[in-house]
Amino acid sequence: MSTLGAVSANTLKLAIPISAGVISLAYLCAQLFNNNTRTEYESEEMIPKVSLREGDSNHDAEYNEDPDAFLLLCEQTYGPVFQIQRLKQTLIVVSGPLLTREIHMHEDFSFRDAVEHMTGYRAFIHSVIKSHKDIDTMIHFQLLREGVSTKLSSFTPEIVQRMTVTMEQQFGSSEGEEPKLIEWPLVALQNVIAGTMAQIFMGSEIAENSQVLQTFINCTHDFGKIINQNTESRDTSKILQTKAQYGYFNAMHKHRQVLFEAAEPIVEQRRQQERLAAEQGVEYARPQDMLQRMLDNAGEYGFVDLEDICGHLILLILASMHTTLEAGMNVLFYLAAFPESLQPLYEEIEALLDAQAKDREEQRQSHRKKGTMSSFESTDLDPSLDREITEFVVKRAVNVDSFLKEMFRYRVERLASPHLARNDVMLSTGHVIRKGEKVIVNMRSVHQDKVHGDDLTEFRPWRFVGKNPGAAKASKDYITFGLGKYTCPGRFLAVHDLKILVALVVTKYSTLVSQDKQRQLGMLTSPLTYTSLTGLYATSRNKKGSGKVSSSFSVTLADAPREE
Ligand code: HEM
Repeated sequence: MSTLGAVSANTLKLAIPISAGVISLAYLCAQLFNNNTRTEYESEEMIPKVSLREGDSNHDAEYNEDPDAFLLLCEQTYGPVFQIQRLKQTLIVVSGPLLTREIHMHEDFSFRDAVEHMTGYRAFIHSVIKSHKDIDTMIHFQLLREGVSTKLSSFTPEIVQRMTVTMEQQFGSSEGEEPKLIEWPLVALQNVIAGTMAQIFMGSEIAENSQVLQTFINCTHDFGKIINQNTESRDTSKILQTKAQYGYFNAMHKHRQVLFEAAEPIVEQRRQQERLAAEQGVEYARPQDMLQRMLDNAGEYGFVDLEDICGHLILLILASMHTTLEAGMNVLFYLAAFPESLQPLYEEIEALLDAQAKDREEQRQSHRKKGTMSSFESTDLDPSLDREITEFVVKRAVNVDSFLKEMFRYRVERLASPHLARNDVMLSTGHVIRKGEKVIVNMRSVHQDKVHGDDLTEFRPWRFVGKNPGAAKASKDYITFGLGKYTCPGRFLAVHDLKILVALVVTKYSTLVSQDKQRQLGMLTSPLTYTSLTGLYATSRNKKGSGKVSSSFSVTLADAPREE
């Protein structure tokens, strides 16, 4: 013990001057580098530090009391770029659509690095996958673009069917005039969204598997438990603890195993069917889910094996479940908080269903006339499908699109989309963001920019009707899904699913009322925090009158919002 102590002391004696030397050399270098940097930016504007309120040691309390008022005051006092202390961090806030675009388009600003800095999530991600561990990988963008976004319309029938069934199972219907209390809307909606995502990611057989559905729900929850404990305020010791957990007690390994065990026999079955089809010389009806695409193109995509594929599916689940669920909860509670928006949405969907039924009947008539078809049962033109929600309806539902876009505009967190600087960057305003500093977007200044019209602090559901682009399109003044190269690759699917959800909800229920109106406000911004405490009363529509509403709503193709 004493020997060890002596060695340590001696080593320390030597170490002190050496390390002091290293430190001072490093310091000198840093000074030189900084001096160089400063001369490089002769016209540099200093970033103003927002002064602290008397008695406060950071800006947390002042911001939390009224984020809009705080940010507006900062903008007015300091201009578009200013520095605050929040969540134990120094944040450089940038305001306005132009600077927001600059941050998102500049390759030296990284959202992923910022999330890593807050949570240490990379260790987790790397522990469930075997391929694509490079930090700038774009594999999920490629997968979603090629496997989902460009094929969305082909998924619509399956999504509608699955959502309809799970909504009836989970939300149910009210009897007579009395509304039904949906006690746990979050749990109900979790099941609806999980079923839909499982269908798209892994196909209909696997989407029936209750263990898989639990994994879709729970892996997000398990991940959230780890991530949330860090995002409230950055805490290095918690991050290190989390990193250790990723390695040794990673709940995600169990979830990946559930997917693997469910997928293995189905993959084998599909291979057999494909072989059989080839032997018989018939075309194999290839499933169109993500799993199949990943297997078919495993070489091109660079996946190692089925376990690796399941790991990447876990990452897609994490990116899609939480976000879509949160937006879905918003949908339900915005319909409850702004009840006057429900009827116009219903009328729009009914008018579109009428137009669709008419169009289909005309096609049937044409076939009858030409003698090309006489019976339509079990065909694409089966009359029983005339009033199904289809791509025809989803694409033309401009009120639904506007409702969703306004919801996304209105609900945003006021400070979002953090980006870490990988190098020094001078902004167009002359402010320099140094390597390692974190910028964050003042969403108030973006989503309440005058480009969006009047009453910017109000929820106006028809604000975007007749205005392109649609709810899934990112722009410098609408950054719900980010912007630039890394814009959310799942946004088309998310908006598509949410449109179907709105269409199904408004045709199923005539009213939605929050059980606890006091908590309703919280549900509009942060539903997952408030949800477990707030039920929802739902009144089913009288189906006898279905399809006949006194609507002056007219359908025009020109109204359909463009996404790309
Ligand atoms: C309402 C729902 C959603 C919202 C609000 C949302 C929002 C976002 C945002 C803000 C980003 C970061 C963009 C940036 O870096 O600038 C992102 C990234 C991403 N999103 Fe979404 N998203 C949603 C749904 C989905 C869905 C359904 C999927 C998958 C099917 C998905 C997959 C991803 C992926 C893979 C990334 C990239 C993460 C990375 O950098 O590796 N998202 N999303």
